Amino acid sequence: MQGLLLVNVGTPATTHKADVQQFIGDMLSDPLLLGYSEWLSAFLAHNLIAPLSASQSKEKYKLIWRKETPEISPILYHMRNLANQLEKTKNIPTEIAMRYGEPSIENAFKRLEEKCPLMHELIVFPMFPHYAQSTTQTVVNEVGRIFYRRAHSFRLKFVEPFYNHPAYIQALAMNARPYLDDVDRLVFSYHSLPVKQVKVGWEKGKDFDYVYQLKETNRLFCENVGISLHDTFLFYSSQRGKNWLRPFLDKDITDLPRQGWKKVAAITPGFLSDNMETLYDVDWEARQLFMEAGGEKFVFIPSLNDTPVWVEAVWKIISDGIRR
Ligand SMILES: C=CC1=C(C)c2cc3[nH]c(cc4nc(cc5[nH]c(cc1n2)c(C)c5CCC(=O)O)C(CCC(=O)O)=C4C)c(C)c3C=C
Ligand SMILES: [Fe+2]
Repeated sequence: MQGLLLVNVGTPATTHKADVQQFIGDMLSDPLLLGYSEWLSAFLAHNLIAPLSASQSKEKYKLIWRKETPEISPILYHMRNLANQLEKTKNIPTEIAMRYGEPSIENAFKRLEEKCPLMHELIVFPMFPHYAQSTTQTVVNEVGRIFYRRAHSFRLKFVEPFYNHPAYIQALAMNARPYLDDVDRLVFSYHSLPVKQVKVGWEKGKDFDYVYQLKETNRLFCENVGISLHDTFLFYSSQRGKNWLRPFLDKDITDLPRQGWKKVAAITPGFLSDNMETLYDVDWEARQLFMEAGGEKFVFIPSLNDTPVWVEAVWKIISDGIRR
């Protein structure tokens, strides 16, 4: 029997400063993120960056946290729902895990083994359509590291980045269509990355080339919904330095109203579950900047989350990518 593990980046346990600081510290200790050596990353992350940035991040998390009882991080909420839908409709034992923090990969293995003692194969689905060393690569490495720490009676299969898979493109298009009426332009927003990291991927080839892959997604999406690429803009969010991919969403979006584009819809195809980077950076901050700069309408297109079309698409991507 097969099992399924959906893996994402992570999120703080609560919006309290200590939890946010712990999460940022754990995340930035990963040498694949900022590119420093292991000890320097951990030292800088826990002693400098996390303590300095936790207060500001905490306020952003408070704005986007879901108000259910108990209150919950949006990314966790949407991933749990997606896993439940997949388990129910596809009859496959499914768990979620985060690269940093909880639910951990190790505990997800344990839960799957308990749920399904006869599991012979675990399909690992990194929830990133586009390859990056700070997402896909670190998830694959960490799942492997945890797997080889003890004996298991199942094997692992990884789903590759699926930036051009027809089911992903179709799901994006179906999800976005209702939001595209009465806007002048479509804004694609993706997570920025250090240019140095992007260049390494580009040198390895298309399978590792973040910018090539996201531009392919944009092209195929436009083809599917019947709009011209020339009627779209590409921005990068969440940059943490000068030498990161640009134009920057939190700066350059203010140019659009001045150029005459006053009604836009914003889509974030790199994020499959809504989270701080979509709900704050795009739906909150970019909206505010755009409107203050003279914009008239800013339509935020939610992530695919646990929509039925995405549940079906995940299954199709898995079925096409994994020999059964
Ligand atoms: C496409 C997805 C993502 C890429 C690429 C990515 C790169 C990247 N991120 C950081 C630093 C931080 N990321 C944080 C949170 C966070 N990042 C992603 C996705 C990508 N990151 C997600 C889904 C989340 C979780 C958000 C949530 O809702 O909890 C954080 C913590 C939050 C904050 O303070 O901003 C940090 C820090 C780097 C350095 C990087 C590439 C080098
Ligand atoms: Fe991130």
